Amino acid sequence: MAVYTHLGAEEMSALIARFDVGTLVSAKGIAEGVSNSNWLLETTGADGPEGSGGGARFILTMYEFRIELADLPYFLSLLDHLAAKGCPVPRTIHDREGKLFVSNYGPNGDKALALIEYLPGVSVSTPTAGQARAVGAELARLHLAAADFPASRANGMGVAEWQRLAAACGAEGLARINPELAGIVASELPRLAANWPADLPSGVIHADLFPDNVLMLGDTVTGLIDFYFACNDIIAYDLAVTHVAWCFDRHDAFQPDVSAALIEGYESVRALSAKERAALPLLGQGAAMRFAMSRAWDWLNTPADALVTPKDPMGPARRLGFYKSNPGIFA
Ligand SMILES: Nc1ncnc2c1ncn2[C@@H]1O[C@H](COP(=O)(O)OP(=O)(O)OP(=O)(O)O)[C@@H](O)[C@H]1O
Ligand SMILES: N[C@@H](CCO)C(=O)O
Repeated sequence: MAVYTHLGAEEMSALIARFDVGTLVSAKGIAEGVSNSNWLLETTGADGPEGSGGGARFILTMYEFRIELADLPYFLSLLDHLAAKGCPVPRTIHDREGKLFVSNYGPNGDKALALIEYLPGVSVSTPTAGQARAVGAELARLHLAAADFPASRANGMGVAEWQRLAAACGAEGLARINPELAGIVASELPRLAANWPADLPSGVIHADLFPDNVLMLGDTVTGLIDFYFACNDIIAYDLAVTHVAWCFDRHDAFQPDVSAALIEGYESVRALSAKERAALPLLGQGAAMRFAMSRAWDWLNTPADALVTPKDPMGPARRLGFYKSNPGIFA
């Protein structure tokens, strides 16, 4: 569940009046997601010459944890940049003063809120090859469309952060999750850190394109959402992240047809260089390590009575082993 803050009807209406989106018709809290409070809003629609005048839907997000407010302009203006270039991402609705988000909100003045466009579609749980092909193509379009995005943000979930999280969990903590995990981290993390590529093309990446961050209708991508890990880093690493997230089943069994389709779809829009392709097995291992480490930390630090169930770090840890043993899958 992810509505951490209660907003009463009057308060919500006053908030919505700051935007040219008409008046509030309904507001429903959204259960999915763990980082922020999200509401699905329906309004009567904007009344200006640009407005539809008809019903309109939006997502209202209150930023609760994990997000540095200083990063919000990067995330939200990236949405506008990509949407303007035709990528299926939600536009940010600016307030009447033209601001990207509402800051200093709430009784303590410490909250920020943004309104973004609602996009149709559902997240798939068992991706097919056709869906993976479409996602690969949209990811490549995103990389091309972001090439002239002027802002830059370092990857806060890069190699140094995997090392920090591993140290914070400790060998004993990792072994408590699974003795195999402690062994994998001890042997693989130093190797990945020592061999992490420094000479691959970099640009804006989504960095977390799991199926729950993609909205689809059939084989069509209708929305790429949750850009709150977006940053500037190795472009092919983004494909590796997406590969880890899409190309294995729930038992961590590799899905060769889905993998081939994801890469084919990507390359139908942006060809990988020989160097990028050769790096994919290592980038896949790194991507798997990134999610193993963030999940391990969450596993050890989520209170037992929390409303969210932490995700299992062993899934990505096993996928790391698969990439190491099967570099030929990307050949
Ligand atoms: N633009 C949008 N259009 C339609 N639905 C959306 C949109 N943005 C978010 N949602 C819905 O809200 C849910 C939560 O959004 P999101 O993943 O951004 O939240 P979060 O708290 O940041 O999640 P996470 O736990 O993945 O960090 C999504 O699963 C989706 O159902
Ligand atoms: N998508 C991530 C959560 C956000 O880092 C995971 O599946 O672990």
